[in-house]
Amino acid sequence: MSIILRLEMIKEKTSFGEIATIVSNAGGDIVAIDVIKEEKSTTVRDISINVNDETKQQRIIHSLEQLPGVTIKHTSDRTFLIHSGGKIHVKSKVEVDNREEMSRVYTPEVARVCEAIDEDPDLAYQFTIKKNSVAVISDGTAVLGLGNIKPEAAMPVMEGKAMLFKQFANVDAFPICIEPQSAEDTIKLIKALSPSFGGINLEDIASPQCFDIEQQLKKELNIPVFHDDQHGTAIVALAGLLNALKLVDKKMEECKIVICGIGAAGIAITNMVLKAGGKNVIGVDIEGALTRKQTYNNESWNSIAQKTNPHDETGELYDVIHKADVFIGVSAPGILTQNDVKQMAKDPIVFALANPHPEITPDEAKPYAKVMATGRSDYPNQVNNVLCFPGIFRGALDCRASDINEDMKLAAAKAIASTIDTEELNEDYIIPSVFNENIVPAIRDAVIEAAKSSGVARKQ
Ligand SMILES: NC(=O)c1ccc[n+]([C@@H]2O[C@H](COP(=O)([O-])OP(=O)(O)OC[C@H]3O[C@@H](n4cnc5c(N)ncnc54)[C@H](O)[C@@H]3O)[C@@H](O)[C@H]2O)c1
Ligand SMILES: O=C(O)C[C@H](O)C(=O)O
Ligand SMILES: [Mg+2]
Repeated sequence: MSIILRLEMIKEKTSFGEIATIVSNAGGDIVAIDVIKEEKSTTVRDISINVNDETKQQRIIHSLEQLPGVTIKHTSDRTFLIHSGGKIHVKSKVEVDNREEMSRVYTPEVARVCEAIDEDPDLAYQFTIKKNSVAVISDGTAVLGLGNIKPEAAMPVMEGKAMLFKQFANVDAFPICIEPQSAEDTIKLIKALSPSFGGINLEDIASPQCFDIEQQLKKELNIPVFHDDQHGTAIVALAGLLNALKLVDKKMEECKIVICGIGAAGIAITNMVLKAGGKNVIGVDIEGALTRKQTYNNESWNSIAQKTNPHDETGELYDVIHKADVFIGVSAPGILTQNDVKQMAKDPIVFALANPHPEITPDEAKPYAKVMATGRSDYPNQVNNVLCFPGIFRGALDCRASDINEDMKLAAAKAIASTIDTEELNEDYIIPSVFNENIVPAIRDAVIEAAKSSGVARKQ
């Protein structure tokens, strides 16, 4: 967390050194000082402080309030400041300076464009933003690790996704947060919105409704529909896994791969790992290892159990982790122990992706795990769907794909993995940085190729 405190100090009563000591003793780091006003007896300064938890922040403020000669005029949190007024805006491509131009972009001339599109709706791709636009739609029911929050409260995440779409792939994305309702009504609503957009990115919608919503929309719409939390996560996780396996010199087909948490992300990861050649994949959830010998109340589990766990292993995570080459967790904090990692095969690969607290911390796992990845940005190898969604939609929009299908997802995962050369590959570098400029073009090109060869590209 970063805060900025505006302090008024009476020069005679206090020195900046005292303030710095108080901040440091309370656990904060001063990262910037700006002089706002300097007078004979007083000085006003903005002090920017990095601090890693709320308690420390309160302690700093409290201690400074006690200091004679210091008044806190204003406190601001830099994260809130950056959100002030929202993070995005609409920018016009055309400037209108006179009546003649006005009548061209608006009534009456615009009517001719409307009529042309009415006659041939495909022209919407040529004469509207549809060609380059994606709706980022959430109902706020599974936002990050926060769970079900109000749609208004989901907006900062959706605005953030829209911002990243623009920055990394020049896609014009619109954040749309809707009231949670039945899956049927959400489908109806998104269907009704769809004519304006070239693609639909579903975000932070709880399982199991997210499966029906996505499947039904994919069937009914002729633009790509992609649930980022399922497929974006799975694509990036697979990219990391491909590189990690290269590093430890193991083949996907020969590995025992345990996937823990068979929810939105876990199901998508399992399907992608199977598609990428995984044979001995075992899904684990709160009822233990999923096996075809049992019938579950959860339909998705039955379906995953049918195509995984070829040796019908049973028991808890603790039992099936034995001799596993790979652990991928998208479940809950702290459920993988150091002892579990010790039981794994040689050179274990551990992806503990639960956010914000992973299944095992890198500090605990690292002495025994050969490769470790988390969903967090404060450790190496961050698996986050931002590595995928800008590039995959760039590719889908550019070839006017009617769908984002399995071939395109696999191509995206391989493209992400390939942005790290074999010589560069190491335990702390199996996932490229989101700021690597080669990522979006690599994903885009691979996705277009896959769309063409699988017959969903509508534009050469
Ligand atoms: N790193 C990333 O990019 C990324 C992306 C998506 C989700 N995630 C994280 O993955 C986790 C799951 O997300 P989701 O959207 O799939 O949620 P979800 O609710 O759809 O699925 C979670 C699954 O984990 C299971 N689970 C819970 N506790 C468990 C336990 N102790 N043992 C085994 N299984 C258990 C649940 O029963 C459920 O099936 C969250 O922590 C989320 O933050 C990370
Ligand atoms: O938004 C993110 O940072 C990742 C992912 O989409 C999530 O919901 O956690
Ligand atoms: Mg999400």
